[in-house]
Amino acid sequence: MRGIFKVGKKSHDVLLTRIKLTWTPIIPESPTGDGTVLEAGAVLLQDVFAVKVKRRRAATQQSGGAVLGLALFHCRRRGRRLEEDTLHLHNASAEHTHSWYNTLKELLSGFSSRPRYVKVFINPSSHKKEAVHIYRDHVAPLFKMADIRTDITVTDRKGHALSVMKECKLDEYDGVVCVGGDGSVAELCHALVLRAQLDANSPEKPVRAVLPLGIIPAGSTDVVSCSVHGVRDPVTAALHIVLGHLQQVDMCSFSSNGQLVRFGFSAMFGFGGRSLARAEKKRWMPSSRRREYALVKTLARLRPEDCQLSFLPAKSSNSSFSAHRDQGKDPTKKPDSEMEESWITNQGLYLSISIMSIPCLSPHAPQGLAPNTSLDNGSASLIAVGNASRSEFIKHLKRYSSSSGQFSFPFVETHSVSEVKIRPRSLIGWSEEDSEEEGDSKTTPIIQSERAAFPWNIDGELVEIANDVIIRVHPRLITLYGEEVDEAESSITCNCI
Ligand SMILES: Nc1ncnc2c1ncn2[C@@H]1O[C@H](COP(=O)(O)OP(=O)(O)OP(=O)(O)O)[C@@H](O)[C@H]1O
Repeated sequence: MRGIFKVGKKSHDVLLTRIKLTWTPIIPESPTGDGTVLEAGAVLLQDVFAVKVKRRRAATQQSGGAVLGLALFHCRRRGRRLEEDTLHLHNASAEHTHSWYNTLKELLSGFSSRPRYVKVFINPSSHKKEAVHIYRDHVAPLFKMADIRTDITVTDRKGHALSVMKECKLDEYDGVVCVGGDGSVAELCHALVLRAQLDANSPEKPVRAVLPLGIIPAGSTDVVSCSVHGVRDPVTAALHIVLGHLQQVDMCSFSSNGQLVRFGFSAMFGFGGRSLARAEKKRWMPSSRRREYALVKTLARLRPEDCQLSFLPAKSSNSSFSAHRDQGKDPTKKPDSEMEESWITNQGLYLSISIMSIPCLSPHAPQGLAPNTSLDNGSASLIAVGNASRSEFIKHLKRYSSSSGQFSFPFVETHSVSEVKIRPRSLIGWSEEDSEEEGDSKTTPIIQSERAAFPWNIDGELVEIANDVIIRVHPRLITLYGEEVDEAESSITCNCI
């Protein structure tokens, strides 16, 4: 389409194609020949999320009014941030404006990945208890503008989102949105995959989640949100949802004793698990103080875990290149080449063992806790930190917040893996050590056993497990609204070490 609109105060020749809308100033011939230079501009339709007819209305008037032209709501990139912007196209002809409006509406409806109806879960207790305000002030107006209908559940307890997700009619929705911290995100990711497995009646094999999940960050760290947005910003997150930016993401299943514990993105055993267990005991403290207290106390009582660590290396061909090739394949099927790999087993003392299927970016670790993996490369990063002095271990931790070199220590090994098995060999678990220290442990391991229970940090949630834990990577098991980013915006530094 081609037509004339005023952009700003000047008349422009406006051209609309299926890809973009461009405007070029119409410069009248001047008798003196001194033409002012006016800038042309363009906006890609993939960045436009709403179009409205502008009308002149009195303050009390609800409808009608003289047509003024069109307003195009679109997103603008500023680094990793997405910001809302508006292009005003003025033309007082109602016929002209409506024909452009209808064409633009039709073109925008062609973006099939954009959701029309979403199920929203808000955790009002996340971090500073601001999730409801964040949703109401930053997200709801954008959803309304983009004509996205919502069905909102404000969760009232842990497990509430999971129970709703098990029962609700999913086929009504185009996506699910989580407003909360990493714990809420983990619960919903687990719920989406579990629901797919239940619907497919596949008790053994994980099944790819049917609906994409959008994450509006409202927690204290927001690792998953940072990993798919590069920033902790509700507007950026909402615009990724509104514009239908979809990113497939690898997940892990964590099992013990033949039972599925949960699906998730990351697990930490040793330092990460013990530190979280200590923090959970001080829930009454503000979250940042609680975390710092737990970190310092766990460092003060640093002790290695005696365990057997086995892993199946991922084939190097199992990279993002092959990931693109086998999109749509069964996520439970291992690539043929992987069959050739064999298990590697080590026994010894480890200060920390982490397995992460996503880079786990955060403002504290802008390049991620696992910079060697990507969102959809079909493998996870195994980071095993052997026994070392406290000062050497602190040096290793501190390098996460700076830039690199966190793995350049003789006691740190990293591997790209598709499966990991950890068998603790110590007889002293968390409860014993904890009760010696705090005198108040009444915690019960979720998987019962005669053996001692050990704290695991699975996606920021404390899980106590007494037996071996098996972690399997499932390529592209879930789809999140967002995109692959190589580095997160860094705004905070940890000041406790
Ligand atoms: N109304 C509620 N009251 C208490 N817990 C809730 C409620 N709703 C959800 N939860 C649970 O709270 C847990 C933690 O949630 P979330 O991660 O959103 O907050 P957070 O722990 O404060 O954030 P962060 O992990 O970033 O510090 C989740 O497991 C979630 O299921």
